[in-house]
Amino acid sequence: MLNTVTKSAVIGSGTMGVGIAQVLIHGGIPTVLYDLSEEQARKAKETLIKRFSRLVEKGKMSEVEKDKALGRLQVTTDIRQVYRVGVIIEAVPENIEMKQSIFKELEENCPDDTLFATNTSSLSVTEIAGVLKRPSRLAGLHFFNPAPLMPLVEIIKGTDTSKETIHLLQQFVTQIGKTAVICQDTPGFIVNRIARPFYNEALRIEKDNIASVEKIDRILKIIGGFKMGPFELQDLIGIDVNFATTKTVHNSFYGESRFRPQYQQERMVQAKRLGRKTGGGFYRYESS
Ligand SMILES: NC(=O)c1ccc[n+]([C@@H]2O[C@H](COP(=O)([O-])OP(=O)(O)OC[C@H]3O[C@@H](n4cnc5c(N)ncnc54)[C@H](O)[C@@H]3O)[C@@H](O)[C@H]2O)c1
Repeated sequence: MLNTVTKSAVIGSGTMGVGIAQVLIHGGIPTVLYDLSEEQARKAKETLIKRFSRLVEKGKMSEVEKDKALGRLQVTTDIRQVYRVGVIIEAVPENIEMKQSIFKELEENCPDDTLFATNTSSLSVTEIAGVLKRPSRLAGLHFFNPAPLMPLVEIIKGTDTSKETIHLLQQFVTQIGKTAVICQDTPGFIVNRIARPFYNEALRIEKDNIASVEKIDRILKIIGGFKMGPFELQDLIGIDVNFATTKTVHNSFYGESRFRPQYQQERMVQAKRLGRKTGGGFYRYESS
């Protein structure tokens, strides 16, 4: 098996898939970005062209570098285009059956040494890999949002993930200029587990009328040194995405009360106040 990845693929061109593809092509790796939806694939390509053009405008890269990066991108709705690459990163919605069926199909069609990675935030990597004949080739590769800006990537070792898979993914993460942390397949891994009380306690404080949304965010930024407060961050991530992660972590810990979700989030999801993507969540957003 090669020690450096010469070609990669990303499955799913939504929020995370586009960001991950940007990191990869910027990092010099030719990448196939696949989506089921023609519309999503078209939007993804436009987004990447815009993002690289903005980097040129800001003086962060030259026109030649931009063209080279975009030259490494292949956007497709033909799944067969991803079969011959070194690493495939799946970034489709947080649905276990969907992820399992994608990896089953990939296993039937890819060479034995292709590495499989899932960007799941909270599902069990072991359970995703459980449908494979060779689960040793699959690990979690958890990028954070926005992927181009966030330096950390969690590499998650499922029960049957081989040492070689982890080692090669570690090299891959270094190759694309990110910092890897290896963690075991436990609910929420490291970052999302630590983040649950961050959101939940903020929601409790607000519910108990101790402080407003704005005040809690302000205090955590000024005193805690966080770049964003817990409510701003929920609006960025999506209240629905955040709520789903909290529910999964809570269930995975067999209902441990410290991870219990808060009903305000559920009401907001029901009202479709999902944060930035719907123009309003804990705050209002003019442009959406
Ligand atoms: N949004 C975040 O902040 C964040 C952060 C870290 C990890 N994640 C995880 O990353 C994954 C993707 O999340 P997202 O927010 O990018 O989702 P998203 O809804 O923005 O994008 C999902 C994309 O997958 C496509 N898709 C659906 N079914 C498909 C299939 N069978 N084959 C190919 N493409 C398919 C959709 O058309 C869509 O473009 C999830 O597992 C999520 O938990 C999300």
